[in-house]
Amino acid sequence: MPLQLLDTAFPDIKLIALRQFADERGYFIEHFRAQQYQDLPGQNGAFVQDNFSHSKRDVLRGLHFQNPNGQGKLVRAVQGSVYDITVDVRADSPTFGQWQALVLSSEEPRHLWIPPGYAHGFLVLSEQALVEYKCTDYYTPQSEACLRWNDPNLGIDWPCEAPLLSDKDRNGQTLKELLEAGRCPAAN
Ligand SMILES: Cc1cn([C@H]2C[C@H](O)[C@@H](COP(=O)(O)OP(=O)(O)O[C@H]3O[C@H](C)C(=O)[C@H](O)[C@H]3O)O2)c(=O)[nH]c1=O
Repeated sequence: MPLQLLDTAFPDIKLIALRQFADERGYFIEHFRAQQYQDLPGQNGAFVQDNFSHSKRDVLRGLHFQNPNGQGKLVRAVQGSVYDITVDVRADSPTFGQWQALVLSSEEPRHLWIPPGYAHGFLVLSEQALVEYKCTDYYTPQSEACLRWNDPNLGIDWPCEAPLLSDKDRNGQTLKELLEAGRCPAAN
């Protein structure tokens, strides 16, 4: 059965509805089938790394991207709900600096496909959240960039004024600083 790709504000970022089989025991979801996830918009290769993070309410993780070694990400909120942000950081993109917010919740099982070229992060809306995501390239710390969550030039509308951040994220760079430092990828 082919994937059901749902459009978002960016043409190459897609929501993918997952089928949930509920019964008196609970539910079953076929979470990933490699042959279906081979030709997503902007996909730069097979999924090679799975990540998993657990966070409390008001935790904000991000906004991160890698360049080089850009990672496509297939993100799901396995438990709880998150306010998920993607920002176009491709220097020559007509939507450079634009962002979108989507709520990912375990109540509505969906994957969010994010090709390389976007900074990604999320704010936890529920008491806690388990987020699982597959990546199309390996974590390469030396190529990771951190875009400041509250960059005034982006004007991201976060539903929390004082999120809980890592030191790294608290000290993220503005998109202007990242662009001037040559850290933003090209659109291809
Ligand atoms: C991302 C990553 C991290 N780590 C180590 C490095 C640190 O010692 C520790 C926590 O890393 P970090 O604070 O960067 O974790 P998050 O803030 O959840 O990072 C993620 O935040 C947003 C939501 C993303 O989309 C990125 O994929 C990812 O960067 O795990 C690893 O060993 N492998 C990895 O792939």
